[in-house]
Amino acid sequence: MRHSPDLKHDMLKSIIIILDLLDEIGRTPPAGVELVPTLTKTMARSVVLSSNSSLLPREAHEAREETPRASGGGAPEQADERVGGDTGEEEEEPMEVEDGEDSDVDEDDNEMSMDEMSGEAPIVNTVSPAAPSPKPVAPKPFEYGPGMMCEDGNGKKILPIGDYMLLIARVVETMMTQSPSQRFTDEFIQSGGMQKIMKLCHLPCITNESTHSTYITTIANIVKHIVDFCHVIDSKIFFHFCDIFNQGEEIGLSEYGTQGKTGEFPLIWLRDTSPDPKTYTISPAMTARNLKMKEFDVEQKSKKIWIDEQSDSLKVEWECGLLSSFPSKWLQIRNPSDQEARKRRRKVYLFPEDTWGNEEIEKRLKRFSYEEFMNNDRVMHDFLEAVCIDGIAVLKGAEKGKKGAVEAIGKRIGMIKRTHFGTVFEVSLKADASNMAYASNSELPFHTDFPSLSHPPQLQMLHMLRSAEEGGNSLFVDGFHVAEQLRKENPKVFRILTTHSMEYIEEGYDVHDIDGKTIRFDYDMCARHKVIRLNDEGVVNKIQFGNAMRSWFYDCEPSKVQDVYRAMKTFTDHCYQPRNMLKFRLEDGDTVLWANQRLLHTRDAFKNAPGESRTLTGCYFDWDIVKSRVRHLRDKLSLEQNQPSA
Ligand SMILES: C[N+](C)(C)CCCC(=O)O
Ligand SMILES: O=C(O)CCC(=O)C(=O)O
Repeated sequence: MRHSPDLKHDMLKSIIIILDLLDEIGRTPPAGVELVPTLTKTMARSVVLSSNSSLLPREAHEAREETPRASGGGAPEQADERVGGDTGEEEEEPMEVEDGEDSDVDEDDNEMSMDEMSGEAPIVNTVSPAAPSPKPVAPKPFEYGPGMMCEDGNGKKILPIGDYMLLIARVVETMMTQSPSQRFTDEFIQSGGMQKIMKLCHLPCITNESTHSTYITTIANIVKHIVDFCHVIDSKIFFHFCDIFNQGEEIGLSEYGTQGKTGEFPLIWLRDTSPDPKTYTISPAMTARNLKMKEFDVEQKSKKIWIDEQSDSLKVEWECGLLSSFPSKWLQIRNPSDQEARKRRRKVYLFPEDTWGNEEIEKRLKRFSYEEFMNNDRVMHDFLEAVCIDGIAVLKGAEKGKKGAVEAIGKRIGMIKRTHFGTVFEVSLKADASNMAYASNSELPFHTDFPSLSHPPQLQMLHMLRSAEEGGNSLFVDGFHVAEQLRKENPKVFRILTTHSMEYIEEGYDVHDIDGKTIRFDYDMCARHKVIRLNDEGVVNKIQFGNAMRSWFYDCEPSKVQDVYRAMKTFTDHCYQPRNMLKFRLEDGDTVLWANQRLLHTRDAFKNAPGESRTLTGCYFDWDIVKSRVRHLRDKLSLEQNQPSA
């Protein structure tokens, strides 16, 4: 057989006929015949594969000829690759195979030698040790349909359909795994063999406890093999498979696709996420779960699970009577055990994937037209996405000197974050300055804004209304990049900056407009932050530092203070290294938006033209607002990165 592809091809044709036949008989049993899921229920004992490859009850065969039994055989390394050996489930009436130790799949009980299949050693045994010995059954000539019957001890006509199913599945499994062949696998798929095998599970006479577990394990091995050998697999097959597994506690492990992905759908998760109106309210203004955890039965089970071929969806009927329908596409996108799907899902948070130094950002700093940003959703998306990923992007060419650009951009993004400096602030030389940026035309130190706040603004935007005659360039550095450099190049400094909290104080007042009225707002801000903050996984996720507001207080032993200063100094030196810094000039009408808890920024000294005053306007944003706009645009524009909300 191994070297006889045509024989395999012919055998496949017979298998397909038999599968169809089983389905037909299973749906319309011959009159007077009881279909039983397994011989263990009926005391009929086993099934043989006769030398002409036809199916007969074992008793009939035994009565005709004495046939020696064959041992399982097979290549152990293939058995090792099998799935589903331990289902973790107790079976009340195990359907035993070969010598019947237990029903779990292991290398002995699940394999049939090629000899067995070719008919030389034809017995596949399905004997229950608990079953009393059957009376011999008189030999019957082979015929399809009723000829596949046998009689139980009381002369009742039964058709052990569960055993036939198992036998044929095992034949397929063995043919596939014992001498793997691309042709056989492809032909099997193309002839709908997989669907046919799975469809049998849905026969009304087939019960979960009696037949499924062993049958499923066999199917699992077939599917696993297909994954290795087939280039394309129909999603319907995959979900058929899930469906079967789902008869237990959860939709179990299956494999599909060529990348060997797994699909594991916990049953309770299916109940919880069921896209039906009882579970969810999905209206234009709201997507929200109706289920309340207080009342939610997290131990509930399904009553029935099946595949609806027409709608290509998995249907689940729950104990409470609710019917859930999961289109296969729905399942594919959300597949909790698909690493790719999980990776794709993590992108929804729009976290930066890498950091930049001067060389990288000079190449990739994204600049967009202000007009296009205002009028083209795709441009707005790309601009905001760049801010999420690179931490900075620029809008060029708003009307020079025209006030209101910050407000207009803010409105388009959604919502400006108001601070104790008002909604929109102006950076220019001011008497009684409330901030160093307003106090002189000198260079400022690299800083993040407002470390004095326990929740400093996450993004900052500046728009150039009137640039300086000389200087006043904008400088940025990726604090995440500097942090990573220090982690590598100066671990001691990295440790101090990630463990010691700096305190910041901001005491004073600012005067700003609220609804056309000039308001003086007095404040006394105080907060503390580590210069470099790591998340639970040790990934740098915030930078906060500003020398102007740094306080006098060091919450550590005095002997440690010197090292803290050294660490701040080293950090600052790195910020100013040419390999790290980005420098550009905002022309009148240009706007820059950046991540204030990632990038440090500053300006260099400037000289005003006579009678002019360098002036910028600016505001702050929260990530939530910016990222929500990005996701909203992905949905609105049907961009490929769009992800469903429920
Ligand atoms: C930009 N501005 C002046 C409104 C605030 C600066 C915040 C800071 O110096 O930390
Ligand atoms: O004047 C500038 O260009 C920047 C001002 C600044 O750094 C700030 O306001 O935080």
